[in-house]
Amino acid sequence: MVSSCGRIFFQHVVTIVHWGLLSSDATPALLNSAYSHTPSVSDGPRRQRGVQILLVSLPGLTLLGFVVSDPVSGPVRFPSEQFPLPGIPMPVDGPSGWPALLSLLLAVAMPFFCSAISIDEAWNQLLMREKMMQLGGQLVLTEQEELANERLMALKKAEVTQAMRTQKFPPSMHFFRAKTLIEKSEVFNILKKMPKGAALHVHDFSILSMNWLVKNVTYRPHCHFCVTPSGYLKFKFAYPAPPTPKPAECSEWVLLEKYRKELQNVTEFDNRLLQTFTLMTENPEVAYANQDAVWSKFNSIFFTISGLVHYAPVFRDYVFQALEEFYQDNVLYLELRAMLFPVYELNGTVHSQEWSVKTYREVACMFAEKHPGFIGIKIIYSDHRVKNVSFIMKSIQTAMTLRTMFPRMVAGFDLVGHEDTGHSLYDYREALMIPTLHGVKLPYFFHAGETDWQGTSIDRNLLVALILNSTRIGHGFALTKHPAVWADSWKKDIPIEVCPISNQVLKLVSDLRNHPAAVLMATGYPMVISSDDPAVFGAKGLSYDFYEAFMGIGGMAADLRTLKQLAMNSIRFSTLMDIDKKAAMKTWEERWNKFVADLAGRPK
Ligand SMILES: O=c1[nH]cnc2c1ncn2[C@@H]1O[C@H](CO)[C@@H](O)[C@H]1O
Repeated sequence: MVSSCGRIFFQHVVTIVHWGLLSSDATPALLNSAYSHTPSVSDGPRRQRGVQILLVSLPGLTLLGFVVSDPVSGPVRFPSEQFPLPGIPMPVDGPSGWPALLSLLLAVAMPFFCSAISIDEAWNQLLMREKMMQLGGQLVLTEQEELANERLMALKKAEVTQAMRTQKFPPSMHFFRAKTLIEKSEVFNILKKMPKGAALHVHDFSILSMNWLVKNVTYRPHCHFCVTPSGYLKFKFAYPAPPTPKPAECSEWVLLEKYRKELQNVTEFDNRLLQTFTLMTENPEVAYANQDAVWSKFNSIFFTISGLVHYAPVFRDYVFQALEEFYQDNVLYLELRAMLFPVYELNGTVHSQEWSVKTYREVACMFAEKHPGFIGIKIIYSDHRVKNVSFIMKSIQTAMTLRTMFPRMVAGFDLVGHEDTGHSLYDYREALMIPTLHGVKLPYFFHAGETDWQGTSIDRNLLVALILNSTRIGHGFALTKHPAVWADSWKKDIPIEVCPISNQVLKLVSDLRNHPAAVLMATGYPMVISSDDPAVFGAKGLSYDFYEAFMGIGGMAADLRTLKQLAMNSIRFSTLMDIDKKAAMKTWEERWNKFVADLAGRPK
């Protein structure tokens, strides 16, 4: 005990000599040094404010002294202003020489003249400051929200306590095993009812439960399938039957209706189909030994379902049903990464990309008419990052044309696919600069930093995303490894789209308590939660990802404020026009108030 006090004393005296008094802005400074090993304090004038902490150790006695020059944590300002970002050396302007010695003497003498405050008070003040920093920490809850928060946090505490006892905590387990446990959670049931705002990071054909494809789409007439030499299924609707493929490409087409009639066990066949359409498996660690293995199956799913979802009647129904699934999950608006592959008719006619955008618009309008409060959808036109730069140049042209034709439907451009095995954004720089060179505005929404490989050209996609002013960053999983990008993107208010389940299933992180967004959430970095490809992961809407973010990433520190901020962020960082954003926020607020009233009214 005495020796640890001695150590603390030594550490703090050294700190005091070197820096003078620690101000209330010391936490960021400490965090800062933890990251960069460069001791730092925040800017000069701000050191004058707040609580000055003196820690003094005398034999057998450790005292904390505080000088309050201003009430703790005044109004919190722009986040990157209140929180010096890691790795950015701050001016070294602490006292030295005589002033430092004076500080030291003051530090020793202070506790005898000032009223010392207890460890508990110091602890509470630190806690309070961290609460203010975290995502949503600056929100002031209404009385009813406070009540609702109490109910929610009591349930959360009970579930976490139970998990600590049983050592079975869904966010620390693989989602495929955690799913049934999550569905039993009371917190999850509340999250399902919560108005979550918008889904800003989802991919075109992985947003509707795959069961619908199996049970509805593959039972439609004229559905054929063939098997590629590598064993992948391919589908095509055609009448009359489609021409036989080249043997190197696929087997002969088989009419599914006829095939099912000859089967002994259709249920088993349908279950196998479902397995082909998702990544779900009982033993994911064995099935997917590494990231390449899981991406290989992931890509095969998009390849396989392509012929189903791009059949015109299915395309329309798919979009409608997907919106229904999100609406049921209390999501009112979506921005879809869409590749706009050709949609075909039964007779083989193929539609243009404009047709697809128009159809998205039509279906969304039709859906909105039947679903009160639904706001709509937008498209982020996306191409695949395996393509070489000349193809991407064409896609950029297409994106510019589509955005000119449908300014309210096409939000911008992105590049999708496995980042590690694709081209870096830097490789594409020539293509990505085209809009600027032509004086055309084409907003970017880059997937960037969806990698574990620090310091590679792929990891540096984050730099390019920032330089090219990406409106939002898809995943940004590696952001905390790039302090300069982190600082600047925060200043520019560029949010990251965090997709917890996707990151776990695609093997970037296994225990979601260790997701890098935990740090970003604790410091209040702008973010939204999304589900990426819920249907492929066996999830639905946004609730499962909200559960993982709320329980796992945010831990016990996350409360109703966090959830409210995340929901509001999803509208704030959407690409809706200001007037539509206001309307969306109003609709969301009405629903939020109702949700809060219900939650507050629950029996204790
Ligand atoms: O998390 C992701 N990162 C990068 N690409 C993705 C992710 N999820 C899906 N896709 C890609 O999006 C296309 C369908 O729109 C598919 O090519 C799929 O690989």
